[in-house]
Amino acid sequence: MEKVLFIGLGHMGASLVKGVLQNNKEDIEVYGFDAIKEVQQKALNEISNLKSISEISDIKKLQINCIVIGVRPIDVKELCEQIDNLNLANITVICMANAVSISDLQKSFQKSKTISIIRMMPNMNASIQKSVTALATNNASADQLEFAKNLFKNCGIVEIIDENKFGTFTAISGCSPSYVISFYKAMTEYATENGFSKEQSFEIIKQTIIGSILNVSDPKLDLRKKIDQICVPGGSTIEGQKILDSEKFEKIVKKALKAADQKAKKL
Ligand SMILES: NC(=O)C1=CN([C@@H]2O[C@H](COP(=O)(O)OP(=O)(O)OC[C@H]3O[C@@H](n4cnc5c(N)ncnc54)[C@H](OP(=O)(O)O)[C@@H]3O)[C@@H](O)[C@H]2O)C=CC1
Ligand SMILES: O=C(O)[C@@H]1CCC=N1
Repeated sequence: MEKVLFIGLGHMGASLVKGVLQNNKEDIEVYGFDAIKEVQQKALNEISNLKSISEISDIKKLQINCIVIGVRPIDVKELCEQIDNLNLANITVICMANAVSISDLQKSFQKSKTISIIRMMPNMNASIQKSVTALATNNASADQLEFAKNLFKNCGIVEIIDENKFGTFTAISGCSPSYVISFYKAMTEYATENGFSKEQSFEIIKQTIIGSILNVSDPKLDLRKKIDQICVPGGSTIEGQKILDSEKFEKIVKKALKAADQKAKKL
């Protein structure tokens, strides 16, 4: 029986635990631990079958095989050093903290030499099992990576990528739900400002966005041609598209992604 411990049950940690336990086909035991006892208790109340530990040293007593770190980047080093002091062997450590590299993590594990490290970047859509999660490693075995992949497939899709792509991946997947929601917010606000109820505007715009993306999901498509097909000459769409183009909408989006990408390389 594999025993997985999630440390940090905040927004991201708790969302992943929910996904894992709702779909658990792997026959694993899932434990949770958070420094804030109210946060830990909230997760235990809300997620059935989640077990808890009361202190880090329980990792050794319970023979946890896999630790998933979901604390903020600034707290990772101290936490890893605390875990390292337990002198663990043959354990997988998966860390989702932004901009914390595999080599940063390895430096914190000086005593527990047989620790396999997997870097991970999920996104907030894990809360509805729609995360796009990246994993990278340079010392985990194929079996350990497969275990991690199957674990997080319970929360959405999983891509194995090279660690040097983590900055860009973080921007286009970890951070981008925020940018997509900004777009959705502007659209729904426009609808409600012009007489639609919130319920109706959310439904209309949700379905329009989902439909538009599904309609152009073939990578062979030329997206500008698709845009031009909707912009009927002399029609309405072109008037809005002219504003997006002259205000350099695509350039602004890329600028935002670049800023996030650079920050994900070094916080
Ligand atoms: N939010 C997002 O969309 C995404 C976040 N991430 C990454 O996930 C991680 C968590 O983010 P998020 O869930 O948003 O953050 P939260 O602040 O919501 O959750 C982090 C939790 O971990 C607790 N914690 C801190 N140190 C320890 C410790 N030593 N032992 C146990 N618990 C501890 C925190 O308590 P306290 O408040 O006391 O510090 C807090 O409750 C971050 O590293 C972030 O980079 C990755 C992808 C997406
Ligand atoms: O903003 C952050 O740093 C984290 C990583 C991706 C999403 N949230």
